This record gives sequence, C-alpha cells and structure tokens, in this order.
Amino acid sequence: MISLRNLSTTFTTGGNDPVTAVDDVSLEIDRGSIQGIIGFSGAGKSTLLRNINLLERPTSGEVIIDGVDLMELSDEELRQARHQIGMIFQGFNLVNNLTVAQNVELSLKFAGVAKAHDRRVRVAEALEIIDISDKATVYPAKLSGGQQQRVAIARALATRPRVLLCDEPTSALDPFTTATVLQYLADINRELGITVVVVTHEMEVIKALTDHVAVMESGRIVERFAAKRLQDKTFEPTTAIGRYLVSDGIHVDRRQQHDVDEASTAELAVGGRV
Ligand SMILES: Nc1ncnc2c1ncn2[C@@H]1O[C@H](COP(=O)(O)OP(=O)(O)OP(=O)(O)O)[C@@H](O)[C@H]1O
Repeated sequence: MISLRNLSTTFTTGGNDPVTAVDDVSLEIDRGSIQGIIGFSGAGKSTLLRNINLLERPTSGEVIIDGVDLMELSDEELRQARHQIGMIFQGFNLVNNLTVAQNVELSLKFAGVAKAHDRRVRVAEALEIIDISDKATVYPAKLSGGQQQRVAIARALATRPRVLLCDEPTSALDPFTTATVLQYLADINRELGITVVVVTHEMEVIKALTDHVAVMESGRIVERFAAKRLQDKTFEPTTAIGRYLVSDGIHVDRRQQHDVDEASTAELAVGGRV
C-alpha cells in the first residue's frame, strides 16, 4: 500500500556541509499493518516519516500510496492526498488557545469540510473513538500529556485517514500513559484498518505495537524483521545496532550509542550490513 522507493533526502543549510538524512531507502508497508522504524537519535527516522506525507519533500525517489506517487502530484492534488494521511508528534502540537473540540475541528477546516454540522459530527466521532468526549470544551493546558496525545490522535482521525504517521508518540509520556496511548493506536489499527507507521527509539513501543520493524542507521535501513520474532528469546538481529536495540529495551544513552557506532562501522567494513 505504501511503497517508498529509493528515497533520499539531503539538507543543505547555510554554509554547512550537506547532510543526507535519508539515504536511498526503499520500504514496502502493507495496508492495515503497523510498521515500526527504530534507531538512535539522528539516524533519519523523523525525516523518513515526514517524507511519507511530503512534510519533508525527499530530494529524490518515489512515495507511492495506493498506486499514486505523491512526488508527481500538483500542490492541490497533494493537499487532497494529505487528508488521507494523519500525523501525530512527540510534543502533541495542539493549539493552546483552542478547546479540544476546536483543535479537532481545525483539521477538518483545513481539509475543506465546509458545513459546520458535518464538522461537529466528525469531531464528536473522533473524540468518541479516543474516549475523550468529556473534555471537548477543555483547553489543552488543563489536560495531562496522555490526554493531549489522545486529542492529537482524535485530530488526526477526524479526516478519516487511511494512514497514521506517529513521530515518537509516547516519548514524552510516563510508562503507564504510554501503555494507554499504544493501546488506542493498536485499536485504531485493528478496528478502523488504518495503516500505522511509528518512529521510535523505544524498543518497548516496537514490541507492544508493531508488526514489522525497520532499523535505521545513518539514513539507511540496515535491517528488517517481523516484530513477532522479538518474542523468540533466541532471535538475533543480524546487525550490531539491531542486536543492541533488541537486547537493551528502552532508552539508550549517547555513550552506549558510541559503542554501537563503532561496532556497526566494523561490521560495515567487513560487508556485514544488510
Ligand atoms: N531541517 C533540517 N535541516 C538540516 N539538517 C536536518 C534537518 N532535519 C534533520 N536534519 C539532520 O538530519 C539527520 C537526521 O535527522 P532526523 O531528525 O531525521 O533523525 P532521527 O533519527 O529522527 O533523530 P531523533 O530521534 O533525534 O529525532 C540529523 O543529522 C539531523 O541533524
């Protein structure tokens, strides 16, 4: 359903050397599946995710969703296509001076849902799915982080998307709230058939939520595996970074990342990288 083909994204800012954040990535994501993308900070995960809705336009490659290459669309066609792709962020990105209902309604206004009645129906529907209807008239500042993320999910769902992109959706949340938000994402995927792509640096999120895993390093996907293999205690990823992420679980600090970088570099030198 989503085919990313030979995607590359290079940033050229000021007088700095160009940074290739995504380097010739190809990935097929099945309709209705949950694809996880994991890797250390700076691996290119967020850029790749933002490539999928062209929030960050790739420098080259194809982004094909249901047979349509978004890279080939006119601005207006792309605007329409984006209504099929919801997105949530680590920082929730709610508008603080709008109520919960108004935040959700905003996405419908942007999507061109002209009739106020239609918008009201769809706001109520989205809040209901995420069990937050009782907070409709509340402002974001009065909500917990988990509630704010649920409002952000409702906002993303209001346009009835086929794809939901999640950029570190639980990184700002405590473990209990994380579990709740992940459960909602799993329910949305199962009950509404929405394809979910989730970027995270937390292996716990991968284990709890995803069907397929892609490991990123230095802008490339270096390894892929089915998430259910993580249940198998004898499973060993083929790359050093994959092994490290699987063995460690949650949150990896910079010093540890350095160790893995060295291991990966050594592996690359002997041609061991996927
Ligand atoms: N707008 C930008 N301009 C210049 N460089 C950028 C830009 N966005 C990202 N980069 C660089 O691209 C590389 C990949 O960044 P990206 O945010 O995609 O990685 P990430 O794996 O999502 O990291 P994190 O987990 O810290 O968010 C980094 O070196 C980053 O500094």
